Amino acid sequence: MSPSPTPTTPRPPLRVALAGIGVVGGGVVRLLEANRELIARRAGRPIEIVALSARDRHKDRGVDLSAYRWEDDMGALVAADDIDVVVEMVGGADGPALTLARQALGAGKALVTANKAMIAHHGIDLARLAEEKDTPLKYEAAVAGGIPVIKAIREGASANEIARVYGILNGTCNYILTLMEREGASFADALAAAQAEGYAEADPTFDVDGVDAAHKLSILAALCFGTRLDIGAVAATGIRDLIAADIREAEALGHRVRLIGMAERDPAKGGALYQHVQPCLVPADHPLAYVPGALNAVVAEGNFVGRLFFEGAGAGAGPTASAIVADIIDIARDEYGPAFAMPVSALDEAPVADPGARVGKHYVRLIVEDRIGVLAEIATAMRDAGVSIESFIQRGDEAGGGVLIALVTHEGPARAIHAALAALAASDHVVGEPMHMPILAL
Ligand SMILES: NC(=O)c1ccc[n+]([C@@H]2O[C@H](COP(=O)([O-])OP(=O)(O)OC[C@H]3O[C@@H](n4cnc5c(N)ncnc54)[C@H](O)[C@@H]3O)[C@@H](O)[C@H]2O)c1
Ligand SMILES: N[C@@H](CCO)C(=O)O
Ligand code: NA
Repeated sequence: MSPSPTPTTPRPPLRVALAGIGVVGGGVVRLLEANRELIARRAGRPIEIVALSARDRHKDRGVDLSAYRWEDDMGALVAADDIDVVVEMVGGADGPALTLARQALGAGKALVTANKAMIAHHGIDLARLAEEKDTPLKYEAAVAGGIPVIKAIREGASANEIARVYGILNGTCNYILTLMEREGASFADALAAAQAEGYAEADPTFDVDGVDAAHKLSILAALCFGTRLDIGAVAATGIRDLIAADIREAEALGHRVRLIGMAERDPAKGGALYQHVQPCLVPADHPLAYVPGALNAVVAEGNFVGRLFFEGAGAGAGPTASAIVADIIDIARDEYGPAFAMPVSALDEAPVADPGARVGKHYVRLIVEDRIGVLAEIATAMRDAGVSIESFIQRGDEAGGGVLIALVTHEGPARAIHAALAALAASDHVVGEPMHMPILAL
């Protein structure tokens, strides 16, 4: 007969303070209220919001906050001894968010954050501080919003060597691309719609220029490869220069345009780490081509598990709150470890791979004047740079008064395409900036 269970004293509530009550903060309040009982059972103790802080106490957030203590000064959350966990949802790599994070960890409080910019720039210092104070630093919401990809890689796939991680890491861009693709929406209208849904960053240029995806990619790379975060080593190009015709041409070639962040480590080059965010042509039969709207998706390739594919909402109040509260529940259960899956001292310093050396096929689009010799000029620039053309199409009268040339190259290093396009950009017969995108072949 099994021994009768020893009665245990119920654990005290976990006391949480929320800093920044915007789209995400409002979602966290609603989630903790709506699922209170279930969360307490799963966490093994109640999770209580003890205090809130944001810039404007009286702003209408569509949620009643009158029952909670309000602090105008975020620093008061750190000073209070009735708070165990500080949840940072303010945003910004530096400034008040970073001050709060440092103070909270320094005071031995647990820190949960949705702030990928801050983690990408200061994650190592914050992780070191968390280790020194033996307190949790959790950031599930910072990468791919509601998808539990940090947990999956830190825990579920932790036995694997990961060769490559890539995916759709910005909901705003994916939303814009999907709207342009399906409804022929203009870039500006699609961005305004994404902002209205609460997907975009406070400064949406971070979304459309690939900076937000670069933040997330650098965090994933550190986790997947056991390397020190190196945001400065991520090359990023956004989607601002895409025109509707690129989306149509991609479709005609059997592809869809997606903003893809990719990181891979090359053992043949001393473990050099390639990190790149750029719009790519994704074959229509690749799972990433089916990811619509503000959804995100991450592919991680492990040497024993094989290809893992995660998909879900990458932005928005509910999904982001889901990730934050999952982190809080882990803290309530005392289930946490080093922020980057190993102590900071065990992380490698990876050499930076040259993004120009990456070999692949490319899509190239030019708008040119319709006159004798222009095609010869393109062919010459390609030949001189060592780029071999696989296929070629010309379409008359594109917006901008020129003729559209779309071509697909044979495999070659990205730097050869850059050289050919730099030469063509200088031509008087080429209108505007030439555009190129790698064609994903994974
Ligand atoms: N919106 C999303 O879908 C989403 C998804 C994942 C992660 N995030 C991240 O979550 C964080 C918050 O995003 P959000 O969309 O909720 O932003 P938001 O602009 O809606 O909310 C920010 C909140 O912080 C407060 N705040 C800003 N500056 C402050 C200051 N100096 N002092 C005090 N309070 C200040 C604001 O008053 C507001 O309450 C950001 O780091 C963002 O990158 C957002
Ligand atoms: N602005 C971000 C929010 C989620 O991190 C996005 O659009 O993906
Ligand atoms: Na996540």
